[in-house]
Amino acid sequence: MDEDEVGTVDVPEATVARLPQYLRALAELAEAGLRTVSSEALAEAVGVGSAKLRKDLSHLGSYGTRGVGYDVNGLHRQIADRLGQTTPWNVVIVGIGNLGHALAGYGGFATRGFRVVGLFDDGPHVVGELVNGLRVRPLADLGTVVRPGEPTIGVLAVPAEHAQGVCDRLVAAGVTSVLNFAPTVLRVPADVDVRKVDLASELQILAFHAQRRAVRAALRTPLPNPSVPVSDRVGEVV
Ligand SMILES: NC(=O)c1ccc[n+]([C@@H]2O[C@H](COP(=O)([O-])OP(=O)(O)OC[C@H]3O[C@@H](n4cnc5c(N)ncnc54)[C@H](O)[C@@H]3O)[C@@H](O)[C@H]2O)c1
Repeated sequence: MDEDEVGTVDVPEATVARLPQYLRALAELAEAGLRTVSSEALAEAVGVGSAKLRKDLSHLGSYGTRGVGYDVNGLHRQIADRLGQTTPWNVVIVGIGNLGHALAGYGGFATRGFRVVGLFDDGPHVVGELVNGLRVRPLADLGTVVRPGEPTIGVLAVPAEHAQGVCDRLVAAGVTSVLNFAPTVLRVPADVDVRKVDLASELQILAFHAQRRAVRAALRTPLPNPSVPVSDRVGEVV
């Protein structure tokens, strides 16, 4: 197994993608007063198979106790730690248009350990506006909020044609993690992480699955009886 920079065993990307779901489920179990949980119950709460859950947690060095399960608070702490959520992360949002306004007003970041510390836009109609307690600043002020060495996540909510330029300025200011909502591929240095949120692609994937389900259902439908005239076949698609 690979060792990452902090000397801990590397965790597969697919497992990392499920960790936030485990974290949320554990938080709910803790709130409900549960102290231990079986792998089956936790797997069911998240909607994955229990073998996959056990394998995922083994990557964190967590194997639970036979007959008892996992310690809810302990596992929550461990996952939060691996996700870097034990200390709050700073977040700046660039592009305070339709999407940027919605993101800036979203209360869920704070409860997951993310602190929105700056809102930026270059539109004169937006700069100076107060959104959820923060004044929108021009991009030129980026350096007053983002400091090299202080982990900050940059959220890009600008039109696609401006995304690369804004991304370059975020990176130059010291941002090493970018969440990109613009439908474009960004070029970044090797030490910068980019995650893309492409809502249209997600809809296309859903449409693909819905279409496949419809085709399968049609194939399962018995063929019409050819001896009955078409006009008499009530409700049949012809
Ligand atoms: N609105 C949505 O539901 C939605 C959903 C998915 C993805 N997106 C994507 O998110 C991005 C933003 O969408 P939107 O609907 O909020 O657009 P918008 O036009 O409402 O807002 C874009 C904002 O970016 C600012 N901006 C433009 N260039 C800039 C620059 N160089 N520096 C700083 N600010 C700049 C503009 O002044 C504006 O306020 C787009 O790339 C869009 O494709 C939007």
